[in-house]
Amino acid sequence: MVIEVEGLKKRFGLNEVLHGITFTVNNGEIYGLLGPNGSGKSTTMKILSGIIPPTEGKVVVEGINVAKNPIDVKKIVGYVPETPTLYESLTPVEFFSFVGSIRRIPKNVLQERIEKLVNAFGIKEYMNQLIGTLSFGTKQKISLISSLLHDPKVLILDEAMNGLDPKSARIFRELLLEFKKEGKVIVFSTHVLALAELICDRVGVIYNGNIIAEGSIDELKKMAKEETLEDVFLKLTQAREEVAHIVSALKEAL
Ligand SMILES: Nc1ncnc2c1ncn2[C@@H]1O[C@H](COP(=O)(O)OP(=O)(O)OP(=O)(O)O)[C@@H](O)[C@H]1O
Repeated sequence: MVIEVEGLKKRFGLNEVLHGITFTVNNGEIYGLLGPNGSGKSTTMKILSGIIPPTEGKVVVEGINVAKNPIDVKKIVGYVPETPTLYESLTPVEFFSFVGSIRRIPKNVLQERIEKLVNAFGIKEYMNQLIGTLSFGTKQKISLISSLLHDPKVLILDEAMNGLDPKSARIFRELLLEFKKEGKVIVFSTHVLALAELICDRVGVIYNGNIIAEGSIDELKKMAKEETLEDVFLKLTQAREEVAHIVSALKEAL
């Protein structure tokens, strides 16, 4: 197994937001983290990527303990944050070359990867424009490309398809399936349940800092006795009655 998370807790000050998360991800698997806003997906993903330390629990990525060796973890992980964090006053060309030098990627290899990915996402025309002047979707593509430049074994993607147009989203989806074939490991969070249904081998449903259900989408549907992933999700996160209540109150008010 490539990712092993056991009893993961995270506190910010006195506020515990992860209460003992446990899951594993195997070679060649795409694992989806689904959960309502504020449930702890991004926090979990930041810990897996070595960006923030866990408070308690064991988190091992490809044999590396993230609490002890966050720098080594960063070498094998490609992390895409929920909101792109880029240098607005650099051009994409400058930014990629900066990432390449930090990652110590040989120049010719870097050049080849940049060219392939930039062409795939159709952003060649923006390569010499300041990042600060680019659209949200184009920035997201730059963030995605920069996370792939060191050819990471593990990809941690936090709502990474946000803002991508349908063509780019399809290209990225196909790319992820290729990565999976190569044996890479992908942890993926999304609120787009149809997307999770298309690409995830297994999903973990996270709610208030706990994984409350885990399995393939079919297993979850069977377990929850529901036909669609949306119904499974709403049932598990106890939102269905609330949604019905809010909708009927809205109808009365309008
Ligand atoms: N740096 C921080 N300091 C204090 N609290 C934080 C910090 N980062 C996250 N939190 C809190 O941790 C909880 C989980 O947040 P997190 O961003 O992990 O949720 P999420 O599931 O990714 O939500 P969303 O779907 O809205 O992106 C929230 O209550 C959030 O306010």
